[in-house]
Amino acid sequence: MDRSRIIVTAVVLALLGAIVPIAAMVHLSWIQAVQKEHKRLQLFASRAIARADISRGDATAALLQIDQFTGIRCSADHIARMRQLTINTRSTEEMGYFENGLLKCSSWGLTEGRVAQTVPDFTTRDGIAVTARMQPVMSEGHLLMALRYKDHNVLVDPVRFVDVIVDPGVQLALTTETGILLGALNGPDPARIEKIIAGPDEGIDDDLLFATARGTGWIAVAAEPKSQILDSVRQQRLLLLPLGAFMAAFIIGMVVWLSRRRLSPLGELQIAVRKREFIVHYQPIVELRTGNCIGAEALVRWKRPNGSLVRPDLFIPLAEESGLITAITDQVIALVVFDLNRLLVADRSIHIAINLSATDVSTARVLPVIEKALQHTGIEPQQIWLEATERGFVDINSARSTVVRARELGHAVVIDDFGTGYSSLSYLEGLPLDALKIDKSFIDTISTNSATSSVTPHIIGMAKTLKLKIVAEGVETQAQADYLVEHDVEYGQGWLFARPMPAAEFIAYCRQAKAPA
Ligand SMILES: Nc1nc2c(ncn2[C@@H]2O[C@@H]3COP(=O)(O)O[C@H]4[C@@H](O)[C@H](n5cnc6c(=O)[nH]c(N)nc65)O[C@@H]4COP(=O)(O)O[C@H]3[C@H]2O)c(=O)[nH]1
Repeated sequence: MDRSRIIVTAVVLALLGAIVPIAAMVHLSWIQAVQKEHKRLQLFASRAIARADISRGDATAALLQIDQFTGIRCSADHIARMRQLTINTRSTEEMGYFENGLLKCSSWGLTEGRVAQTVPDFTTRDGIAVTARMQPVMSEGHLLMALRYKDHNVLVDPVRFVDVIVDPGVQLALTTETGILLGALNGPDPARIEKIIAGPDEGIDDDLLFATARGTGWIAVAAEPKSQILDSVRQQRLLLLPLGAFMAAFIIGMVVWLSRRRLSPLGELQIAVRKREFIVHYQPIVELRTGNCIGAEALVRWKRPNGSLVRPDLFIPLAEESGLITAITDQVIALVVFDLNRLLVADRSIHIAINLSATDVSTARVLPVIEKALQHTGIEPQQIWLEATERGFVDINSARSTVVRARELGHAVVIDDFGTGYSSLSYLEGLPLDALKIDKSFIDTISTNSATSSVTPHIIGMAKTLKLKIVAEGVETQAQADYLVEHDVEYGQGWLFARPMPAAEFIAYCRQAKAPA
């Protein structure tokens, strides 16, 4: 991802990070206020059910008691007993006795009209037949509920069933299980109540919050307009918004921190390593006398997602400092095998020199990595040269054991950029090296009168004394090449022959350089 995309993504994430938690808290405060209100409404509805059960229980008890009366029906005693039970039973308005399906007497006395027994709407489990709404004969006024047991019935004012205290604005309705409205407080709309009891036990119906409670025989609905909970929502918001603001600040902070980290050179390099954004270019190494291609140096490049290539000297120092270099070395090894397996198997005289970091040299951890990478490829270990700069040999003892082990495995070991560090002849003598690369800065002085121009023959002489092969690096002119040939330097690498190139070009270069003239 390039910088501008990272910045755009960070801004979008920061905006989302600011909006989402606050919006979530606003939503949560609404949900919590609704839940709280549902609980409260549920409580009212349950109380109505409990009240209805008590009222029915009282009426049932009165019916059972009158049923126990053994005297003559509709006698003065019977009527007095019925009256007494009516007065003592809070929910009961009137009690009556039926014979042959007609009302014969009631708690008010003998009846003359031919009042027929009502058809019950339902019968409870304890045998009480309930008619939800009926017009009383004796008392004018609103509809009453009739409960009948055997030949007696009681009339109950349905208001007794919803005789509970509710907050102003809370509508309460009690219905039968079949939806017949028995009693109501604060004027609920019967059609809405019918709709509500057919659905879930709590919820929101347009502008109404509701909760229902179901008892045996009854359903109670408590409802109130949504606007009633606005205060509660505001209170919840006061509690939750600071939390949302804190979360938003935290997320924005994280986004800023992550994007800064992502935008930092190290952050970018870490991602490049993780995404394996590296490729390898190969710079041919030629035999100076013949111009034959004898191999190449593998030179890593960081291919950015936008396709641009970053030179290694711009990221290798940071990779070394941060320890990412070992992962990069591993990727280079894998790429070399992937790119050049066929060429190396087909032509055993070709070698590829891989650059090792100081860590790779001091720990030797790279050797098993190479061994594993070469397994089942057919590439010979001697076709892989290992190049290390003088910095890799600072800890001479560990460097020596790595060099020894590398050579045991069959690799050639080359000292790179020779002459730019502090290596001395005696220092080099202690290391079983195979080749020495003369740094470009010395090659540049060839045929010039600079102060360092006299160093180059010394380096050549030193390498010969140590019986090391010599590779001259950075050969740019024919004069330099001629000089090197004259001084018996076998190999050269530089723009005079070829620049670093992608694998396919290197393969073609090698074939053409080796083709018979
Ligand atoms: N002006 C000029 N330059 C020439 C000429 N011939 C070769 N060069 C450049 O000199 C460098 C030679 O590689 P080096 O000394 O190992 O120096 C390398 C090496 O120390 C390091 N490097 C490259 N690849 C790797 C790698 O895979 N691992 C590690 N640890 N270091 C690497 O980065 C350094 C720079 O690599 P590059 O930028 O590819 O630069 C390469 C190459 O492109 C020439 O005739 N003229």
